[in-house]
Amino acid sequence: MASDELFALDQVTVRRGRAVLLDEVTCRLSAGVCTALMGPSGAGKSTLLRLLNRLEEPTAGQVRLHGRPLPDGDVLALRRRVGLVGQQPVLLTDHVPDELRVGRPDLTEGQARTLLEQVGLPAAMLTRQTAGLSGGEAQRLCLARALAVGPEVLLLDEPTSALDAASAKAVEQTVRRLVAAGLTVILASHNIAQARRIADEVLVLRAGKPVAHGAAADIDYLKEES
Ligand SMILES: Nc1ncnc2c1ncn2[C@@H]1O[C@H](COP(=O)(O)OP(=O)(O)OP(=O)(O)O)[C@@H](O)[C@H]1O
Repeated sequence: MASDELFALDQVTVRRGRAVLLDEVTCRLSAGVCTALMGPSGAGKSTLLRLLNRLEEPTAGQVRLHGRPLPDGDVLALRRRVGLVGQQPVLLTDHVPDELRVGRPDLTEGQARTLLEQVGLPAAMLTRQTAGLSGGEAQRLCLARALAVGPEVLLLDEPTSALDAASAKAVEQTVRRLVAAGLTVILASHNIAQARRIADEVLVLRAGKPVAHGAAADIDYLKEES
């Protein structure tokens, strides 16, 4: 695959107490594509994702971004470059425009409209309170809030597992649009059908170790029944 290297993990181990969450993982993750981290429950998908913006720290080994070790100092600056959207939409304010301005207080109305459009929400949402949003709308608003700060990478941890099928599809379409526009997306998911629909590359983990990695079309794990 001709993609550029974005993240490099070298011999990364994460231990918590006696548990080994990731076991000497060495891999490269590409820029400009959607990579799905797959594998059974407990395989280490969320742990790997959270290493990439220093929500987790390796016990041993190194994570590099564009060839450089993740910065020690300014974690917030890193998290603006590498944003994370979790499984459950967590909204922090009462009104949609305020939500979009959480990390970007100077956001103009025009920029707010563009962000909503990017995630497939109508501009009329700008008059709405966050309390009345559906799960799918709330999750897409979380995506828009993460995009407002101009990240280079979005990390998505099971972003549709709390959603009904229609909302999940809307979020998937949003992800594909964002990747087509040049964003890198790294997605932790146990949903094989979803990975078939949206992933360009797949890294399969089992018990904290990579067992397959490559273009989605070449990964046998995606050919299993779902
Ligand atoms: N602080 C901790 N102490 C001990 N074990 C932990 C800790 N945090 C996570 N684990 C364990 O590490 C393993 C990997 O967890 P992780 O959340 O990365 O897996 P996952 O592949 O994302 O799973 P799921 O699909 O269920 O979300 C799990 O067995 C989990 O119970």
